Amino acid sequence: MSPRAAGYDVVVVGAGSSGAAYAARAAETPGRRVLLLEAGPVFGAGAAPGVLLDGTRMAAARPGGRYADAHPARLAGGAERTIVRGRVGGGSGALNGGVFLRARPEDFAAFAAGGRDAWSYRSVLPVLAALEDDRDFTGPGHGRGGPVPVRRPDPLLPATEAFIDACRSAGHPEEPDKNAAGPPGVGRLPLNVVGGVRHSTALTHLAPAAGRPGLEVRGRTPVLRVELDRDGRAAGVLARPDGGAPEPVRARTVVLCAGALRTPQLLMLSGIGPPAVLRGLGAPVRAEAPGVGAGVQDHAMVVLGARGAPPRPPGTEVAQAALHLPDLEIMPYTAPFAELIGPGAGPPDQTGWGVTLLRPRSRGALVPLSADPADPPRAEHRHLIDGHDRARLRAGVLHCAELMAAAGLEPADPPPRGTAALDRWIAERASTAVHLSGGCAMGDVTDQWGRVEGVPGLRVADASLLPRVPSRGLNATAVLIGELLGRHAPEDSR
Ligand SMILES: Cc1cc2nc3c(=O)[nH]c(=O)nc-3n(C[C@H](O)[C@H](O)[C@H](O)COP(=O)(O)OP(=O)(O)OC[C@H]3O[C@@H](n4cnc5c(N)ncnc54)[C@H](O)[C@@H]3O)c2cc1C
Repeated sequence: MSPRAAGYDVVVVGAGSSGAAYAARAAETPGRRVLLLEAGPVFGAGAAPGVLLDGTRMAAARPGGRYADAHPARLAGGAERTIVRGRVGGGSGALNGGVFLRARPEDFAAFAAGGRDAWSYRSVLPVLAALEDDRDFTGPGHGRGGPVPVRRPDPLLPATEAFIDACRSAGHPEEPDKNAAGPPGVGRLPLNVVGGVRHSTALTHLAPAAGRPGLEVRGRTPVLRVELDRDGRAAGVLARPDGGAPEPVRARTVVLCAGALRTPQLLMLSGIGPPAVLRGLGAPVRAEAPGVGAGVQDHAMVVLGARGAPPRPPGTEVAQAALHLPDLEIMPYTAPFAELIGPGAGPPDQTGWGVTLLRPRSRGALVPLSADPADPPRAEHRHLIDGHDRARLRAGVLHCAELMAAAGLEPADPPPRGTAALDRWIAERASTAVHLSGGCAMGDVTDQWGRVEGVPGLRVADASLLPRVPSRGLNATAVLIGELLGRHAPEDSR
């Protein structure tokens, strides 16, 4: 980190969906020096391993994978599981399912509540259009020539056609462009997978920015904590390059983009958080922020297995179409999880249909387990603790079973009737769509630009600043966060 003695204007922590986009945008300002620090490796253009590029599978997402950060998680009914996040340039977006769905106008209305005008649908729409290169739709609200390629699958598998027909027969409307904010229904999924290649922000944002004079990118350099000066202002970070000795890096502004698990953890390890939690960790209390780690939200998901796994042609996407109701998503996967992720991820002879609760009321917490930055914090999802959430997921599971029958599929494990039995059945099978949001929410821990209240010079710019989980997959919103806040990166005195 050669110029560190002089310091940087901005140090960005985490090169995931948000952080890579943030750093690329922030470094466009002439004369600004931006340093991007990523815990995992960052591969240059053309050097990424196939397991990250292959958007027809999610093989890098298995716990224990070389590019995965595994976290203990408590899911519905208190079930203990391990969840993964990306630990590599591109972050979780480098190993995800490739679905690139925008959040809904209602989500942005919730983000913008309380005077956060930068987050209104009207304000973000030009940024959503500018970040995409939509190969199927043009016109108002869509973009051509932006960094993220977006396309819808074509042709569709016979199994996907059967799913769409079943939805139509059940009276669901068509939704040809799921990024157009029209009435929800059934239709093809927008994907950032083109020619079988997953286009994470490592490809879409970092590769084109390589060589830009204002941007320096360091992989394999986990940040251990934010350094605060005597007045409580962020002065830089302490990082550990390549497993060596910790090194301070000075910067006028620190931007945390380490994701909804690691960003709240970094704040707490830096002495910013709920005092009782900080004291429990043995961290000094530098700024009281009770909202750090609190109120996180995620999408609970139940997968219904169907017997049989018809072979799919090479190049087939992980998922091709989905049904959206206002608060539920039903999405058939194109192959067994054992094929998509790897052996042990599910029965090899069953294809799954995911039923996801999109507008949960339940909220959880992020719990750091030790003062060691290398120890992953635990995600207490507390899915389905709210009775309304249980009722809606029950309705979704039963409707999914009806659609499966209408599509001519034989359920491998049919859900029982009766509220109590079905609740039990769901709790035993519920997992997560891995869309954790919040933990440093705008309006609580930060303002609308991600500025951490009470700590000048410190910002958050990733999914942890969302006051609620969007009612769609999270990746497009995570990229938007980086794009939007990176365009307003600070010159900063605050
Ligand atoms: C298996 C899986 C499948 C998914 N599928 C989809 C999908 O199909 N569609 C969808 O919309 N969403 C999907 N998601 C969710 C979506 O990809 C994530 O929500 C999104 O990538 C989050 O972006 P982020 O920038 O907040 O965090 P991340 O992308 O996770 O980035 C955080 C980055 O910070 C780095 N980091 C962490 N700690 C430190 C530290 N101390 N120092 C330096 N660097 C650090 C990490 O290594 C990582 O690169 C999926 C997620 C997973 C895990």
